[in-house]
Amino acid sequence: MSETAQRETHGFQTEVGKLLHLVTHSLYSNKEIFLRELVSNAADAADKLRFKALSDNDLYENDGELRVRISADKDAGTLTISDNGIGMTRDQVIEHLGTIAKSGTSEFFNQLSGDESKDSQLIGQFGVGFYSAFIVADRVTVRSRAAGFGADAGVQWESAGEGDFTVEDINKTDRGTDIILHLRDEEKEFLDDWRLRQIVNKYSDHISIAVEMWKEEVPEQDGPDGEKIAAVPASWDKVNTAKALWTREKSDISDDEYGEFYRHISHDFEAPMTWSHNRVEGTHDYTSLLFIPKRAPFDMWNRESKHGLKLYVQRVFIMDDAEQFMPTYLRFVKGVLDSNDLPLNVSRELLQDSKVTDAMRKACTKRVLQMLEKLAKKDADKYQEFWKEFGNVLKEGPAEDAANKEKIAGLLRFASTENDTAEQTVALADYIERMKEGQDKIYYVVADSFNSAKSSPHLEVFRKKGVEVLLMSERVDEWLISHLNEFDGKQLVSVTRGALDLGDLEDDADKEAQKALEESSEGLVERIKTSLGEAVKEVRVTHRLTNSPACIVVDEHDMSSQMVKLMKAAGQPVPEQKFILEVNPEHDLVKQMDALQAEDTFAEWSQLLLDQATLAEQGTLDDPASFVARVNKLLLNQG
Ligand SMILES: Nc1ncnc2c1ncn2[C@@H]1O[C@H](COP(=O)(O)OP(=O)(O)OP(=O)(O)O)[C@@H](O)[C@H]1O
Repeated sequence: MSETAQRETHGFQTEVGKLLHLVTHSLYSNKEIFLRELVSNAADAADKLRFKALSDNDLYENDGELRVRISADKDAGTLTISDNGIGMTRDQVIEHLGTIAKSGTSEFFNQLSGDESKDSQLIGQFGVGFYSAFIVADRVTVRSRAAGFGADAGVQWESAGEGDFTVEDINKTDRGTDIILHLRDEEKEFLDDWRLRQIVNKYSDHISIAVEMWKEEVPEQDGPDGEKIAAVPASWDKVNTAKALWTREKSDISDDEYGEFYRHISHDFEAPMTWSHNRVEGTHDYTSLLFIPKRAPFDMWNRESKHGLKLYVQRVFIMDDAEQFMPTYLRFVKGVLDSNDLPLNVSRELLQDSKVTDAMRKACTKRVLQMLEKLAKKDADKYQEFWKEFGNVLKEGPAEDAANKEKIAGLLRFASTENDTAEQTVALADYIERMKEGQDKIYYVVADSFNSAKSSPHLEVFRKKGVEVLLMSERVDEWLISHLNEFDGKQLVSVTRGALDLGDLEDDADKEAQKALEESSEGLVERIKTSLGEAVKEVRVTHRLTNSPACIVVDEHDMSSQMVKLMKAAGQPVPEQKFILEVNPEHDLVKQMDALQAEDTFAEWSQLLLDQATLAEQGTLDDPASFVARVNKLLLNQG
């Protein structure tokens, strides 16, 4: 086949075009990372070949020493990163170097603001990979030949990073991929041997294959005592440690090395928040290295997004995103698992029902929870940063992982009436420590927004007595709380549900007064009940209000109004909801109402009371126009 057969020009996918624009305009402050990204890809290509060769050893073509080589040509102004990994076919080149395969990519690009410094942060979370070549190059040539194909199956890809690229068939005898960067004039520093070695040491030391650079011959020399020191011939020289990082002793690995390794496996630009590295021997034999990122990935809430650990068996890479080892509520965890128990030919299906998988999943889950506990204990500020990014994911935990419910509950943070701010900083343990004498329950309210939780009339009696209430207003909170009934032996109780039981928080005098009020208000309650009829489940004298005239309460076993809203939003059928109306006979408005003679006016007032209470609780009414009309009518009557 001729050298330039089948030359075609293709346009980049729109998102690639946007990414390239950002890469060349925003990533200037840290140009050298392009080498890390390309070496990282080369190492991945070696991993993939090793995995495929497990079932087809011929793929090695008698060249099983996998490595990446970096060479600079000062005359041509080019830097070449060359690997003997899996390589790419023509179709793969077009697909992998012309499109972005990640789910949620177009949503991600829609989020970008146009502010280059902000966007460069986001782009770091997204990962630029191969396209980072264009930070320093104004033209990139890729020559590749996939393992298992003949030399004539080579392909050359070329682009100036502006809108399109060309592909053509070439002859390439050696397997793998060469990335040739035609450096911009101002980036010629990346041709310097010392500079390149420094970058490899900084970013790629942990890469498990050898990263080699050409070392010129060292001529024969005279030693200090006149003896001859033999010449060292020119050769490829290994510049990194080339040992899988997780197989090394913890004490020999620096934080920077862990950080770089994390960047390699996660494609994150930032350092991790914390990590845990463990070798386990005994019934099961494996090593895990688990990282908590600093920032949530752009696609954390995308259902199809990939997550999970990188799985190795006896140091051989098996698969990315092995989600079997992490529960969904810990989907933000990145890391590596290297098992000595699983067979090398393990597949996703085999992992699904394997006892070894189960045991490792349990242990890894525990490790992550311990790591978070430790972080919370040692560095509360850092834990708070973690909570801001991942708290809402962790809140899925109690529903998903009953076995670790208590541990997860200990890691949760809430807003509360203690400081009345929306910041979620209160741990259940803090709450318990502050509990009043005689208090044996943890009280909470769930509402649509922080403000409506904070101003809920149901809190009045708690505020009066100085009893703390947790304020919940995230979408996931109702789901969380329906799976979390107690913590540390203390029941979690909604302040908007059922009869209020303050237990020993009330003294005998309180109880007597309440009873007396209930008795003296029997007539009033009966009258309201009659006028509201079927609109309510029950009417009773409140226990919880001090400043408001009335509130609505959900019956003990009925669905909460938040849950009803969630289910309605999800298109699920929900039963008609009726509330209990609690009235405060000591409120002036209710007193005034009690004194009304005309039954029809009294009925209007009762309806108004119910509407008000519903509005305060739910933020909406079924028939707001009638409510407004009723208010106006009653206001005019007052006049
Ligand atoms: N040296 C290489 N050898 C073989 N395939 C490669 C090589 N470099 C890139 N690829 C292919 O191109 C794809 C895209 O690479 P790119 O670096 O853009 O993304 P990535 O590595 O998948 O993820 P990220 O963008 O997060 O770094 C890779 O997934 C891989 O299939």
